[in-house]
Amino acid sequence: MLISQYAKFVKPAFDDFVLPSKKYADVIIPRGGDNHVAIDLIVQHLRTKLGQHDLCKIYPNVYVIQSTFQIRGMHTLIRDREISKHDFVFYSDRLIRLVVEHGLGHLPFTEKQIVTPTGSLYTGVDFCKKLCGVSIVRSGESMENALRACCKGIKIGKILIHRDGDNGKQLIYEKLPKDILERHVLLLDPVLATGNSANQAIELLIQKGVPESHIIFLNLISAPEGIHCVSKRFPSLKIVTSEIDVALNEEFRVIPGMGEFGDRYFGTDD
Ligand SMILES: O=P(O)(O)OC[C@H]1O[C@H](OP(=O)(O)OP(=O)(O)O)[C@H](O)[C@@H]1O
Repeated sequence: MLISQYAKFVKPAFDDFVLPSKKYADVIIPRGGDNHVAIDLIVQHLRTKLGQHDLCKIYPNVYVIQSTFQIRGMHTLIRDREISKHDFVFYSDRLIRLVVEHGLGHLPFTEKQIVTPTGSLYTGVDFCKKLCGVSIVRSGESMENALRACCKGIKIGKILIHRDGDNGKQLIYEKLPKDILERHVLLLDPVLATGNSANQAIELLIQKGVPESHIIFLNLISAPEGIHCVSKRFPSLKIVTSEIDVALNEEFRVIPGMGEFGDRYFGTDD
């Protein structure tokens, strides 16, 4: 049976994945079984088939920085398991800086006029002043320097979410600017896998009064599953990433991915 014939049974999965990308409508689903099996099969298949452009069409608040050979080259290096720690940190930092700059481009601005040394009027813009960073400990801390380098004196809060056995991820610690609800928040974590950590962190920010549309989540590598999970729950939040990978494996690790970012960046994988 064709996936398109299953439309009426698998409405949610169909709306999310199939309608915007009709090219997958000829995926063959085995006959029989219950609808849940069919849904799982479709979603599983499409998650591995959807390209980043398809995902950006489905979720208009997802932005992938424009790829260049420099960016591909940096990804090739940081994903290589043979790279030295020094090079991993160096090229991660370069990529992080690009993602941070791109993310800042999504902040609101006000128009501003100045006079140039030639005495001419120049109409430009003024940066958004009310912002802060929030890093998800520990990998997110690797992105703080780039944010500080771009935004002088920026306040940076922290959230620690830890996996507790099989009980899922628990919020362990948070320290956020007191007036965070008045600020635009740049949420920092280089890896978006299942989306559980990000969702917990975003939920906390919203509880603190930050409007969903004032949050920009910056990361280096996203799995489609994570994009789906976060964007579906928080549709007006923006995600800025440098590449969307193929899928998660059975251990919920991003594939092809770059391994344990925190361990590689902070040198705790020896
Ligand atoms: O989307 P999720 O499935 O929640 O996974 C993503 C989380 O996993 C990684 O951190 P990790 O738990 O490895 O901790 P670390 O930052 O200390 O390395 C990453 O930095 C995210 O925080």
